[in-house]
Amino acid sequence: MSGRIPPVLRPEHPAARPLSGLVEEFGIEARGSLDGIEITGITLSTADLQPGDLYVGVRGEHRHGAEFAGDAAQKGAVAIMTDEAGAAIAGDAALPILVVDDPRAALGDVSAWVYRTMEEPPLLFGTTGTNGKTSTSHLLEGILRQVGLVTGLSSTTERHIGELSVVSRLTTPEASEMHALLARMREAGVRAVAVEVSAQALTRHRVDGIVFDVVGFTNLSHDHLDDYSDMEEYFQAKLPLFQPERGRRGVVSLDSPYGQRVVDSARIPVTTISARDDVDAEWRVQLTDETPLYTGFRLTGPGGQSLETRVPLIGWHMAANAGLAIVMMVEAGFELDAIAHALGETGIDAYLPGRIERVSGEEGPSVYVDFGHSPDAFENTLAAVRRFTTGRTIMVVGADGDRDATKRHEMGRVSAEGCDVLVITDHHPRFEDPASIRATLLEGAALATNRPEIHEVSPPEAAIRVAVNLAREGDSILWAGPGHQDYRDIRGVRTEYSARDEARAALREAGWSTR
Ligand SMILES: CC(=O)N[C@H]1[C@@H](OP(=O)(O)OP(=O)(O)OC[C@H]2O[C@@H](n3ccc(=O)[nH]c3=O)[C@H](O)[C@@H]2O)O[C@H](CO)[C@@H](O)[C@@H]1O[C@H](C)C(=O)N[C@@H](C)C(=O)N[C@H](CCC(=O)O)C(=O)O
Ligand SMILES: Nc1ncnc2c1ncn2[C@@H]1O[C@H](COP(=O)(O)OP(=O)(O)OP(=O)(O)O)[C@@H](O)[C@H]1O
Repeated sequence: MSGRIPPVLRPEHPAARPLSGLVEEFGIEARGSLDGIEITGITLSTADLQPGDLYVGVRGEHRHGAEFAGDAAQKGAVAIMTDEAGAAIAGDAALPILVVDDPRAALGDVSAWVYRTMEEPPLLFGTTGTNGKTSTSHLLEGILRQVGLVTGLSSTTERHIGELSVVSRLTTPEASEMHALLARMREAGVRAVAVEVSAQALTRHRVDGIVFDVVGFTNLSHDHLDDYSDMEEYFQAKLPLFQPERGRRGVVSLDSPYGQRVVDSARIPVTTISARDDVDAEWRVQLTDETPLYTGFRLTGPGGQSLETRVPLIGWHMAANAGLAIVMMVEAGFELDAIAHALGETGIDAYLPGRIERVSGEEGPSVYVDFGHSPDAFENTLAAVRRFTTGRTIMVVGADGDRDATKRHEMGRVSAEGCDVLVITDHHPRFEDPASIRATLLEGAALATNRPEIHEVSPPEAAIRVAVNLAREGDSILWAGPGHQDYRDIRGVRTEYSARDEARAALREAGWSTR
């Protein structure tokens, strides 16, 4: 799916529901006749609209969705739901209009009604936090499969419905897309779903209409300060997930100091977990074995119950994520012994695209591609890579344009602090000047106490080749940022590009591999 906008997954056999029933259920003001009108779907984007849809016109950052009501009508929408301002704009579309105060806030509950998603739902798990949401969600899905369930997944990288997999657009889809996905999962017999919940999703009502059986919190650190004015506002955005409207039970990692604050403000029963020795939590994760291929750990719970297993990734943080996933299952009612039995000798079976993913072969330097784009993520992944590196640790890194610029200095500093050779390059410049993003990373690198050899190389295709050419047997290269992505956003254009493919090509060209 290179560079293209991935599709929205919807139910293949949607049931029609009378629009008058919707209006009655939610006490919505309707303008125009609803006689005989039935809806089979709902969307807030004309790009995804299907005939029979209710088109929801929300006020966006750039446009009011109601401006596209005519387009929606042409594509087969049967009615519009919007606010008062939108109703004035959409009047010409000659469709009935449902008027609500805040269409985005209504979208989740209305979508749940349209697709009947909360009638006999699957087991629902929601994970939030700055780092580790994708990893925990994929690990959770893997373990749920291992205990024998048909699973679903919604993560930054992919949406899964049993064996079907499509690339994701947003980390957490808009509520109408989320409920359509759940409806499609029901058709496929999915019994348990792992959902990654971003702060933006909570702020923008994307998981409204869903009550998760178990919600999990990984950690909180500097990120997204373009969307939130400060860390406190970012932290507050995460809290609604731990209230009865969104979750029944919670598992909170105390690995970052924000964890205790989540516990203090939760209004649902929560249990705690930590992989840190200096933190007192109900569940503990202790590393037992670290190899370049997996991390072994022991999970011990209240009353001394315990499980020993392994996660096929490197770094203490991946054991922490796996422990969180297992305790979320325990909170959902699975027996720890049954989970241990299903994991067997070989441990957790899960593939995480572009998360500390090793793309090199047996010969030459180890090359890892990772999605980390925050100082905390860099610190942990660099430490994990260094642990298995006998030679030099080489870091290739760029920063997102048009996203939280306040973290760039710290990204540069942490990178320089943890490596021997630093190659500063470009990531998604978007509408920013890539040279000035690199300059800020370089300024940050100069603040480190460590003094690595530094190269500035643009574009990233050249940067990875410089890194590979500098590397010798025993060295490791960590390419942080691009992860699973298959494009770069350059001035609003998605240019086809895969860091994993580029890294493999660079290794081939240098004679280190034939893959
Ligand atoms: C800042 C933000 O969240 N923007 C979201 C928002 O866009 P917007 O407000 O700019 O929309 P707009 O262009 O003004 O249009 C208004 C409305 O008209 C509709 N429209 C517009 C044009 C048209 O031809 N037809 C049409 O129907 C749009 O779908 C929208 O509903 O509504 C759009 C439609 O749903 C989203 O795609 C878009 O997400 C953008 C792509 C985005 O990048 N969001 C990021 C910040 C985000 O949500 N990230 C989080 C976290 C990631 C992480 O953890 O790292 C995530 O969950 O992905
Ligand atoms: N528990 C953790 N603590 C700190 N860093 C972590 C943790 N788990 C993963 N990371 C690192 O954070 C980065 C992102 O991991 P992951 O994609 O799982 O997180 P995420 O929360 O989904 O982030 P995003 O929303 O940006 O996709 C990677 O570099 C990964 O190695």
